[in-house]
Amino acid sequence: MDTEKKQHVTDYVTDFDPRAYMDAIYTPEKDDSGNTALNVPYLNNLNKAFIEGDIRGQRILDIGSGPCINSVLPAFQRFEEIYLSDLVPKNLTALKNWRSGNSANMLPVVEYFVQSEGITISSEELDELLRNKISGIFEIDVRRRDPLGDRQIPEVDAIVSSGCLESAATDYESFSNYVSNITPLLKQGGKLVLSTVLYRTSYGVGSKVFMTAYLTPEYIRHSLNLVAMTSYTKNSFRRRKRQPTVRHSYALLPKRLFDLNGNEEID
Ligand SMILES: C[S@@+](CC[C@H](N)C(=O)[O-])C[C@H]1O[C@@H](n2cnc3c(N)ncnc32)[C@H](O)[C@@H]1O
Repeated sequence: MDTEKKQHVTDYVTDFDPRAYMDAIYTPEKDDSGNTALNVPYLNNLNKAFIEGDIRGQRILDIGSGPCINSVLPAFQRFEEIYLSDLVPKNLTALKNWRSGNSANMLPVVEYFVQSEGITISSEELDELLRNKISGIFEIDVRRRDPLGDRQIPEVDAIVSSGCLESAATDYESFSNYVSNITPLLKQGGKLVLSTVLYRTSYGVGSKVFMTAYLTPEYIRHSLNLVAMTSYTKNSFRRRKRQPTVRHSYALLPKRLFDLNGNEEID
């Protein structure tokens, strides 16, 4: 039947359906004992990256948040100002509804996080705490050299981005360019946490299939090295120092490279 056919799409603004995405990622799975529960392994890996990389500070920017808050859950005790951003207006609306307390649709993943990380406050309290820390929700396009356009925000202590750069990119080269586009938003010594899908060229959301850039751990490391080198060169030129400092440092989730589907280290 036609309705069952998957449709390949390329335009996030017209084709990304926040509700279908939430349904896809927040669908409980049955475990061995027949109980149903959410299974969001990458969230545990992300939390691990925040702990191991000692990612903390005043401000954090989540790039390509989608309609959800997964990526900033590990930031709830570590940052005072949390910024969410995405290309798709419908995602921004979903996030704003949640922030204003008009939607409880993030609770399943907050609950998952509270349980899996043994957090001592309730899901409702954590949800509220997080909502109170959201300092901005705005449009971003990682394909632009200046991803925020005219919007000005202070440089951030950390950027987190899950599944966004490879969604926006068509290949390794564009992925690498987008890494260079976003890193100037970091302050000196700021950290970038990437949660990235490896070895895939597409993912499905409801009846739609979105293409992603095919990435390997080597590609990712290489693009990060390029950014570090570029900023080294820029700094040495601008400051004319003999021993310039590299402007950004990285705590890359796949520095300890975890497979997205499990906890196994693949480095
Ligand atoms: C796979 S979803 C990831 C959503 C969320 N971060 C998560 O972990 O579930 C990819 C997200 O990237 C966003 N995106 C795609 N192209 C983008 C672009 N050029 N600039 C910024 N965000 C983009 C999409 O709108 C979508 O929300």
